Amino acid sequence: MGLTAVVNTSIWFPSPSESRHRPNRIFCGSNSPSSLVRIFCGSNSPSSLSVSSKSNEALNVMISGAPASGKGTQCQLITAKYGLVHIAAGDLLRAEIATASPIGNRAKQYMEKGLLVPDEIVVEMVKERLLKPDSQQHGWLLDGYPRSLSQATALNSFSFRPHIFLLLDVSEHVLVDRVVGRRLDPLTGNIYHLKYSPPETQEIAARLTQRFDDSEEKVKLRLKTHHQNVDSVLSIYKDITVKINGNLSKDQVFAQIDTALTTLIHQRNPASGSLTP
Ligand SMILES: Nc1ncnc2c1ncn2[C@@H]1O[C@H](COP(=O)(O)OP(=O)(O)O)[C@@H](O)[C@H]1O
Repeated sequence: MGLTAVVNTSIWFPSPSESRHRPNRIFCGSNSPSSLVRIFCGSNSPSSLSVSSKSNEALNVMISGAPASGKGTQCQLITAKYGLVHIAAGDLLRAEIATASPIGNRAKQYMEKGLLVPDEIVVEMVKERLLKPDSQQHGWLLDGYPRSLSQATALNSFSFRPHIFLLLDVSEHVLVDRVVGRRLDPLTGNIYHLKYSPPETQEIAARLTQRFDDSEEKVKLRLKTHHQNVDSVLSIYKDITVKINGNLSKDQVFAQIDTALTTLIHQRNPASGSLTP
């Protein structure tokens, strides 16, 4: 592990164009910190700095958790209230699969086995989506990425750092029960559960679809992959991680997330309380 230096400074993530020309560098200002977070600079020699993120950046959030831990459901509630751009690695992959491209066909082979799709496919997909103007302007809500240390390191090398890492903690038996009952409305994107969150009308019920990897057998493979990688990712974000009890109802889970995000926003913008001044 590299040198650990505690430096009171503010930090400014360079704009996408600057990131492209100066990879692996983060510009440090000298304003007094409003809140301290520990981050790693660069990708090879992690020298952790304890810095404050400049409050005029848009809010950047990561949400993580085991398969069917509720990430997608909570992301719908978070984006509705905070206006962040929801970027879900799984959705990006399924969209690629829908194009029947060679990359999509290759990705599906891994997804059907509950394995992580290779970094050379996922990292580029997520990076390109993060670089789009809407993500930069409104802030991003990154869902289901990173799922490995190499993916987290890649994100750092592009100078993308979250202000908070939300970890949905759900018991394994709850996860399996959720997966087998999960259904998706292809028209609205809404997520339902046949037992816990049934469709409002027969019309919706008739058009619901089930993901090809949402079977009891496949979710156990996905859970195995999750357990093999989760600790290495958590180690990178341990100083900004907020653990959420995901076993509760949808609204009770969101109440915890809402409190965490509101608290963070007020810490960064005590006066205005807005996402950015
Ligand atoms: N960051 C990622 N890296 C590699 N593969 C991924 C990643 N995110 C999703 N996948 C693939 O897509 C599948 C579905 O992921 P996702 O839609 O996030 O559902 P869940 O959160 O329920 O696992 C995963 O099982 C994995 O095969």
